[in-house]
Amino acid sequence: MSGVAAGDKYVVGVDYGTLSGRALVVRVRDGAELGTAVHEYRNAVISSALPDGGTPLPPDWALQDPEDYREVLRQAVPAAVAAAGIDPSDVVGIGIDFTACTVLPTLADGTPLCELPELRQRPHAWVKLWKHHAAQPHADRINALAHERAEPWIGRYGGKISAEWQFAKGLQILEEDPEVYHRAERFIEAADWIVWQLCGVETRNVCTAGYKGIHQDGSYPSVDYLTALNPDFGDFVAKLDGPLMPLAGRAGGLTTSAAAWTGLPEGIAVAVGNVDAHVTAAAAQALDPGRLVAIMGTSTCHVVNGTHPAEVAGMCGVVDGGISSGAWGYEAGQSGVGDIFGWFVKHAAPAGLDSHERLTELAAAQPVGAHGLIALDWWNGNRSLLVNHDLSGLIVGLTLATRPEDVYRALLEATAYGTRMIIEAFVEAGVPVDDLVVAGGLTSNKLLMQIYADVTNRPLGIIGSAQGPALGSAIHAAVAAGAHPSIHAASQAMGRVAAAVYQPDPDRVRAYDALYAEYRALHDHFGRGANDVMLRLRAIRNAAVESTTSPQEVFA
Ligand SMILES: Nc1ncnc2c1ncn2[C@@H]1O[C@H](COP(=O)(O)OP(=O)(O)O)[C@@H](O)[C@H]1O
Ligand SMILES: O=C(CO)[C@@H](O)[C@@H](O)COP(=O)(O)O
Repeated sequence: MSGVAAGDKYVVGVDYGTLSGRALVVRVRDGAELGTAVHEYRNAVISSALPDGGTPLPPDWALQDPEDYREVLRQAVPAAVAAAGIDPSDVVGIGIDFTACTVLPTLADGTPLCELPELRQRPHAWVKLWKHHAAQPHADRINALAHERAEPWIGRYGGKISAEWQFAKGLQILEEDPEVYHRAERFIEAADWIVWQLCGVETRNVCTAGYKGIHQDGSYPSVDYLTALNPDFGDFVAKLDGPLMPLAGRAGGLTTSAAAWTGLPEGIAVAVGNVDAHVTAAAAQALDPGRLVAIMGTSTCHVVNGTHPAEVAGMCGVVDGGISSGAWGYEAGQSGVGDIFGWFVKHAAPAGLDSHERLTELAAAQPVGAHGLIALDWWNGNRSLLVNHDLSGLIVGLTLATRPEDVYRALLEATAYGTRMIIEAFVEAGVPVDDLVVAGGLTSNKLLMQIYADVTNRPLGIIGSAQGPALGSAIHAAVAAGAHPSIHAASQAMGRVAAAVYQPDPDRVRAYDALYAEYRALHDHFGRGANDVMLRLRAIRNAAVESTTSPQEVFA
């Protein structure tokens, strides 16, 4: 096929998303994308009951099946290579990225506990997906104790560890199913687990270890702190600890069995695991300080390199080498973005208007502020800056004249205000954000992109690939394979961006400044303690659900 020439070498990037895994075949020389294939996870997100009609799950649970991840290697990788029309023997490396913090308990040899027959129906033995939010009470205790003891690491996480991160999930397992906790010889990010499956070597990438595993300045939280949380939690770090590897490093060579799954040559470089958000910065040629990448899909992650460590209130974390070696990588995020728009289309828009395209078209016709609404974008909790997954959504200003497209537009705008809160927190803490590059599925919505440029008052570029994370993984694989000397060189040769595609419009910027002030006021009122109605409602809901004896009764 076109693009395939004698002497060219290729790499494969595999992007593990929330619902599917995508493989992409990329030419090392210039980053040309030659073939791709997607495999949808059979068990998708497990949130109401374990597969095979099993154990019901409480609210806020989100699990996955590790076999779905292996299946991506067996299905999507060979299909992408076939689609590319290349000779598999010309592939020199494979790299992966994953959602994070998606974690699983395993035996010492990497066997997931949920694959042991005796633990198959135990929810805590399964993979906890990043958006498993049932560990909020554990996160609250982790944070309170960290502040009480003035733990040195808490400032690196904006003052709060998220319920999504490793320690909250680990503590939940210990306290709700101690037998599963004690059977777990390893507790590992899915990113590192799938790399282990590929090369037979257990490694830990500095990115997830830093952002999700509280690894700072060479160490994890102390045993003393952990036992103060729970006397049996002191061994948690021993389950996490593994050889820490820099991003774009070579974790090992492809094993015989992984070569058989993928159809790729045995022994080729397997890159160290990475996170779907962070890996995208290289694909968007955004490794220089000041260029913030927003990876916008079901959720949004914001990553930006900085020159020094700063404490930014409410951000996810700052990690040395967390985006690329030699820089301090910052991460912040919004746990629900496209998911909120999707919720509206699916559950609230009437027939005939129930498509993103139609609602966007109608919403685009209105001037800024004409719908009279402000929404708080916390349908999936608030990751940054409030770090509380018990917060929920809100719409103010509804009247009998409100139409579906008004609400849809208010939801788009709410997520843009949430991003502006994050940018302002960075800037106030001395981390410059000069411009934005957006990657991910939401780049297709032009109205949304323009709203982001206007609300943030910054030029907004678009990554030049529809598969940003998979391209980023391929770029890291090329470095791990020695085909490019550094991630910066590989990013320049293989990444793509169209800079400043959307420019802020001064009139709309002014109009949005006024609305943003209202958003901020609501944000602080409902999110910073003036009115904890959302938290009380969540507690009432949880008590009501827990008091029922079966899931059927909940919906009766
Ligand atoms: N035209 C659109 N406008 C706004 N949101 C959209 C549009 N199309 C899809 N979405 C939302 O985008 C999300 C999917 O984004 P995508 O980047 O494909 O997924 P992921 O984050 O899982 O990689 C869904 O939550 C969906 O509701
Ligand atoms: O939390 C992170 C990264 O830290 C993401 O993996 C998580 O939000 C999932 O991202 P997606 O919405 O699936 O792109």
